[in-house]
Amino acid sequence: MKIDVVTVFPEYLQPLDLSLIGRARERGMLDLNVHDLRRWTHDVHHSVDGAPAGGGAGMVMKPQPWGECFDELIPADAKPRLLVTSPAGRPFTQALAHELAAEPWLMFACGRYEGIDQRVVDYAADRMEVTEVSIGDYVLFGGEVAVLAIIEAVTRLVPGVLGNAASLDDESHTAGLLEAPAYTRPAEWRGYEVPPVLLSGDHGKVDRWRREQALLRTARARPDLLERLDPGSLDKRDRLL
Ligand SMILES: Nc1ncccc1[N+](=O)[O-]
Repeated sequence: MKIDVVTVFPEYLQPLDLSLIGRARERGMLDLNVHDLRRWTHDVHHSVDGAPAGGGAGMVMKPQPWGECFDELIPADAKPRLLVTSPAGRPFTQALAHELAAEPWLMFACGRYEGIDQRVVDYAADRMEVTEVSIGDYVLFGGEVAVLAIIEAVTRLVPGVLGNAASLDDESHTAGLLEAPAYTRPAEWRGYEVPPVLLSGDHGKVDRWRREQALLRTARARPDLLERLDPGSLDKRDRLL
């Protein structure tokens, strides 16, 4: 998978050099490059913003650097899917993560200030698929933190990036439920015990217990997820809970 990130704070994306994503890049599984938008400015101050048309507080990212950035990074015969991170975007979900993990080339435009001149998004949408995406209903200083979250959620779904693929099976939001609570050694810690069923060696009982805990946890923390659950996926024992 090829990923390009365009930002005025490339150092914000340094965490992508670490851990599993860093290793996947070294192994050539991810062709990930971070670009400083100021590379496409020509004034002495490398300015990337301007006062909002129509007045108002703050500054808006001007279109010229973005246009020249697209000219250089995007050839005529291949187009990325462009993700613009913004509080006004489509909510980012595990389903969208899976959708993006199937794309051969993603490009992320990190907005700052009051956002990017709308003409950049309109211009791009006339040439490639553009999705404005949000990681939550709150306002950050810019899109870089959202890009880190999205890249992490997407790349861990790319075959080979996450060492033990099995850990993708029962995690939260995979089957529409939150995952069951996890425990490890010791069996008793400061008076708190590991639920005995998990030490029973009876995998059928363990699976059942985890399923019940996932349903109970989801009902407590995210009843909205239960409402969206396909009724066909609940067996008669689930319904007794
Ligand atoms: N929530 C956000 N605030 C600012 C920029 C981007 C954002 N987002 O969620 O992608």
